[in-house]
Amino acid sequence: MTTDQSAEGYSFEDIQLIASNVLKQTRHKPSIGIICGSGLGGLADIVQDAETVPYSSIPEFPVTTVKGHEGKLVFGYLEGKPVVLMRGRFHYYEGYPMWKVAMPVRVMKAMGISTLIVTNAAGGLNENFKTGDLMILRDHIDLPGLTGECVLIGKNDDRFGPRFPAMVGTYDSELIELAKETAVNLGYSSILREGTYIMIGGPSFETVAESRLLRNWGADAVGMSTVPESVVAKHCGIRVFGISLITDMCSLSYDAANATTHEEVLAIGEKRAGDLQKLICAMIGNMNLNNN
Ligand SMILES: O=P(O)(O)O[C@@H]1C[C@H](O)[C@@H](CO)O1
Ligand SMILES: Nc1nc2[nH]cnc2c(=O)[nH]1
Repeated sequence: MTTDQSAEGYSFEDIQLIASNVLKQTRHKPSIGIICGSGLGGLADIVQDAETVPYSSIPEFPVTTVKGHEGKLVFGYLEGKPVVLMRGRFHYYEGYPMWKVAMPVRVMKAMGISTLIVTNAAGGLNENFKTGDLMILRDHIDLPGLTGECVLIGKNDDRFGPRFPAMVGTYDSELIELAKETAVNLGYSSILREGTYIMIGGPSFETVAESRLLRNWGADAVGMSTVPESVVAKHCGIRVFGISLITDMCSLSYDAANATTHEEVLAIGEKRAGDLQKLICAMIGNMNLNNN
């Protein structure tokens, strides 16, 4: 590797090298990348003609340390479309610098993906939501970014994308419409929501006062991931679709205060991931890959 990894991240050449190393380990050439959130990796089990590349076999790839995140790339087909799934993502709270959290997105771009589906488990802030709902990301609030930890900080290489990328429209409106139509066809209208996801650094869950603050800022759901990946994807011209499984409702009043646990997040993930998987598969089936 040619760069100072702690400050800048991997160079453009480093990323191409990592991507070509991964592609040597599979017959597949993916067009769609999917990042699986906490407890949501089951989607990988239904990939057809699957080939697995463990993160440990990829030089310079980080390792996953969080329960509910296995560490492997799964290549193959969903609904006849070539995909690569990240079964296990990296979080800032694991101690990785922000650029490293999102580095796999650049690797997936170098492998040829043009569409990214980002999933996560999130806490509901919008009082109309309930546990088990699916929330399409219309927008996000990059709280770490607003406080000086934007994933794009450091020297910019224009081959990745522009120095000052626009973030309006990060979440592709055609994919949002496709998700809504697909959800109606699946009979999911009553669990489908749309809103703004806010990323906090974690790993501590929110206090009541913090949840109230995030809600007042206009966030509908809160989590500890997704935003750096979406920002890097938008920066390098990938169209993005984001979706949250609401695994718990954040307490907005002390009377109703109950403590969220990661075990609860994983349990709801296990129980409700099927709905998310069906929605994503049906969307992929209807996706036009020549559109971008
Ligand atoms: O990877 P995601 O964002 O789905 O994981 C969420 C946020 C924390 O990592 C964890 C909390 O339970 O779940
Ligand atoms: N910050 C945060 N992340 C989550 N991930 C899943 N649930 C939650 C939550 O309630 N808060």
